[in-house]
Amino acid sequence: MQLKFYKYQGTGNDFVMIDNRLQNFPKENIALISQLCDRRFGVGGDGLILLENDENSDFKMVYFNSDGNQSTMCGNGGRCLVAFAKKMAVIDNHTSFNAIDGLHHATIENDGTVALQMIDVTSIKKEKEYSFLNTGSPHHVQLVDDLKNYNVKEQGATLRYGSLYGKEGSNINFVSKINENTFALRTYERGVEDETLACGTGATAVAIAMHDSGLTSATAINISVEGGELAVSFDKKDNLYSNVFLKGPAEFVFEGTITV
Ligand SMILES: N[C@@H](CCC[C@H](N)C(=O)O)C(=O)O
Repeated sequence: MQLKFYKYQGTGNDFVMIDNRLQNFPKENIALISQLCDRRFGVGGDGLILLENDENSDFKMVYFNSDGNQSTMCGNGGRCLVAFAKKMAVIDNHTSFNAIDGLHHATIENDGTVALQMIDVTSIKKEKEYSFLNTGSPHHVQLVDDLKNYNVKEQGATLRYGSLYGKEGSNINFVSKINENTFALRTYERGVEDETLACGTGATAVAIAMHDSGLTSATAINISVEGGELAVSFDKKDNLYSNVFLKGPAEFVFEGTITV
């Protein structure tokens, strides 16, 4: 069977999008998904996302990492899926959709920028060397010197597979402070098992962890990633980070047909 795919990217975090409202994509086929995400043997992407029907919202997001396995929330993927849903005429500029971590609200601005509401954060593990929190996906956040020359792949893999996170693993974020409301970030992504050019749940985790650690008092924070610029804003009251928004570009790249 032939199916259309659409390639999107948000700050260089790239995804293969498929409209699966007719349920004709074989989503249990891990080898197929990982082959479609392969940059040499397939379309290429950090993940594959299905747009599906949902009973209680505009659509459902089903996310797979490039290793072919279904995973937890993807912030940049969610933003790209909103742009894709508009292209498929499922939504206009405002939407609510369901993902694995619950209901998300999002808005597409006039310049195509997508602002996506992320889950509230109530629990942050704070250690001397790092913070750990869940922003829809699990994130280790660690400040490092000389981020530019840091070996993200090697150090990220060591932490991701180390005793801290066990079988489930974690995404690993290495950070440096640029100024009061700007941080630079490089992320090792679980399920891609490499550094990606950006990670939306990671950028969200970094903004909240930096605020929680007292490294900034700003509640609107710019996160400079390898593939561009993301912005994270939130409200903080007592131990609750709410009204959390991740904002940035979400762009169509190309489309084509695959045989499944
Ligand atoms: N690229 C993502 C995160 C995707 C999920 C992650 N790899 C995991 O399995 O935890 C983002 O933009 O948030």
